Amino acid sequence: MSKWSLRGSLRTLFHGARPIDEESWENLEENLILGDFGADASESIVAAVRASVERLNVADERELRGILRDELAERLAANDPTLMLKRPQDPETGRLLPAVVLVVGVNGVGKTTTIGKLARFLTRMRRTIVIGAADTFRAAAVEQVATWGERAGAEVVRPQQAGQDPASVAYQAVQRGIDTDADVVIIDTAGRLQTKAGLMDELTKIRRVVEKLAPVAEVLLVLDATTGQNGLSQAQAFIDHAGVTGIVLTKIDGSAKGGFVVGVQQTTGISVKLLGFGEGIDDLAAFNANTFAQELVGRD
Ligand SMILES: Nc1nc2c(ncn2[C@@H]2O[C@H](COP(=O)(O)OP(=O)(O)OP(=O)(O)O)[C@@H](O)[C@H]2O)c(=O)[nH]1
Repeated sequence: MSKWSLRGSLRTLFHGARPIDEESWENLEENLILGDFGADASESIVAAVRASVERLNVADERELRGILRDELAERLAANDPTLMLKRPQDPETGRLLPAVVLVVGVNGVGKTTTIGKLARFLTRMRRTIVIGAADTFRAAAVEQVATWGERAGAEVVRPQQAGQDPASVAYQAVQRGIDTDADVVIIDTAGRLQTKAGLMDELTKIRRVVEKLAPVAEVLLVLDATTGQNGLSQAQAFIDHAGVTGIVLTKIDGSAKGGFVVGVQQTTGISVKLLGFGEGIDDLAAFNANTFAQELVGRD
């Protein structure tokens, strides 16, 4: 069981005996919007809950909690949240290669912290991890990821000189992973290039160079849940161009905005796979639709 919990406004709804009427629906929609589900998802959730209420012939507001929870769980379960970390086989030698994970995202969303947490999550499962510090523009960034890596019990491959081509660091990290028979190589990519062209070029190059050695298993986009809908539009360039296979939502502890998860999955069609809920190394959980729906609405 995870240690995190949400404090969203949906948890306060529908506790008392009261007939379901127009006010119930207005109240629900308002609280969905406040919870950062986004206008479209809010509207369609209200419509779906209304349809269930009519079908089930329910009249008491207290019944709405369970119906809402089921509706959210169903939506959240529409995408597969499994991290794909199966090691691929080298087609020539038959040797197992490491599963390569690229971590992408804009500045300050919690990328480095997430890499540390993910490494820890995996070393606890007795996987051996190599981290590539391919964010080579800022020496402090390399040091930060190295500190997290060491805490997590992962080996860290650093640039040999300042400003080294990130793709070459990524390549060296994957090579190191192959040489040491590591299970997973996690590559920290810089989120500093905000223009689409720069972003594209760098990520495409990293991917192309890495794939000379091993296929990329996951491209994880890190998003800060507290930035809500705004964060989503910032992230669109990555979603459009980086071949994102999963989303990590960070800082869900710091916001009442858990509804962002529903909106994000619905808008992008990409699964949320991991949740970051604090600044500590163990504050990461695998995403689970039922648990999350329960956290959004609260338990009875
Ligand atoms: N409350 C909370 N804080 C978090 C979480 N994840 C990261 N942070 C904090 O967010 C801040 C930024 O995290 P970083 O990991 O440095 O973010 P980054 O994306 O690597 O940032 P840059 O290297 O500047 O691009 C730090 O103060 C972290 O402690 C989380 O899940 N919850």
